[in-house]
Amino acid sequence: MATTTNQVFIAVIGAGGVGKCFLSQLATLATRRPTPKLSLCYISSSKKAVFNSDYSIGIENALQELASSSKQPLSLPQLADHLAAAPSKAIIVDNTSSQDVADAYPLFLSRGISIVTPNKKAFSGSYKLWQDIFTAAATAGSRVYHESSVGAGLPVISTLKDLVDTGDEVTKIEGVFSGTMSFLFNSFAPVEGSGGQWSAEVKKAKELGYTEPDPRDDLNGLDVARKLTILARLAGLPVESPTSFPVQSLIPKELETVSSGDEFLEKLPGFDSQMEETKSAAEKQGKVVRFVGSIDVASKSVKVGLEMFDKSHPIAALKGSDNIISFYTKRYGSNPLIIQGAGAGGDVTAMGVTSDLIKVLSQIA
Ligand SMILES: NC(=O)C1=CN([C@@H]2O[C@H](COP(=O)(O)OP(=O)(O)OC[C@H]3O[C@@H](n4cnc5c(N)ncnc54)[C@H](OP(=O)(O)O)[C@@H]3O)[C@@H](O)[C@H]2O)C=CC1
Ligand SMILES: N[C@@H](CC=O)C(=O)O
Ligand code: NA
Repeated sequence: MATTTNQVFIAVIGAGGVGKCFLSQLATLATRRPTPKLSLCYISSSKKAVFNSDYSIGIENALQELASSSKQPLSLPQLADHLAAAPSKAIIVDNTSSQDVADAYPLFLSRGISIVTPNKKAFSGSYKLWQDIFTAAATAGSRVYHESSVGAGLPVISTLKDLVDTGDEVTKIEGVFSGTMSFLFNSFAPVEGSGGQWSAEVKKAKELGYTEPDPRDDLNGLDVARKLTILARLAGLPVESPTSFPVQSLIPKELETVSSGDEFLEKLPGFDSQMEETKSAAEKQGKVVRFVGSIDVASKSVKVGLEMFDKSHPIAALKGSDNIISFYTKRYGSNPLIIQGAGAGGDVTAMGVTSDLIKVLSQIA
């Protein structure tokens, strides 16, 4: 195969809502920026994969090829070997929510393969995995970026890193960190009007591509807890895991043991009255309820759950899947640096992944 030194090989793991949007943005990037030449060399879902000895797959037809492929995905060590043997540098784009893929990041990075991803699992798993990832990258000179793991494409992680790297002291981070929860409460308990039925809004959030593959991972608060774990670690708190602080779950007790996400969604309408009670309790005080999180750096406390807000509060007035994230720092004083905008959805999430890819390209190519 003819290669140029100015060529980078891209392996895409996961071609769901975010993965499909990423491929479309990759096609645009490859056209707009001919150098380095971007070659898609691997694409997989959980059951199928496309790869060949030429390390070359047409980006435009990749999804059709994947759908009709009879090849199984490579195991993660095999994928590391395949990419380490590529004629030039390789980058993995992990568009899954898989813990197994996340656990293999130290292996990939130690083989010189860079990673960009919206997957939260690697950065919010054990603190040891976090350390192993950044040690492997520093040792091998590979890069790892994960902007879309918090606030989708919103510049949350890059902003926090910039604050810390320039010597500011972050004292508190608070806000709405879930596109799904934002959408649910904005439509179920709006500031004006009566709002929809809780379970129907949950189904809509899934159809809109806002939820995790299993929406229970949003409703149990763990998705927000993962994001706060990532931000707390970046702000200097070595949080052990997303279950090492208080997290409120919105899963009805009676549904905690159902076996699948589909069965959960089927049964959820039977428990709408529970969320109606929460909504009425806030209404009686002239307020609305919202799902929020906060990190207090000085007291080392992190928490996730429901809170009531006056209808005039910026958190109450959010629209759609918007996140709002306030950084309180020594430099910014009592007026926080605030980031607001869509916090879920395929295109906006893929934007964060593609812009991370551009950063990695500028550093390795
Ligand atoms: N959707 C959003 O708004 C946002 C999503 N994210 C994150 O982006 C990631 C992707 O989300 P989304 O696209 O919505 O999820 P989807 O469920 O739509 O897609 C997930 C994809 O990953 C594939 N997959 C799962 N496990 C593996 C595996 N072990 N190997 C290969 N492929 C695998 C699935 O394959 P199959 O189809 O065969 O099951 C599917 O193609 C998640 O980590 C999510 O947390 C982050 C910010 C916002
Ligand atoms: N399910 C998540 C997706 C983005 O991280 C959310 O709703 O925020
Ligand atoms: Na982000």
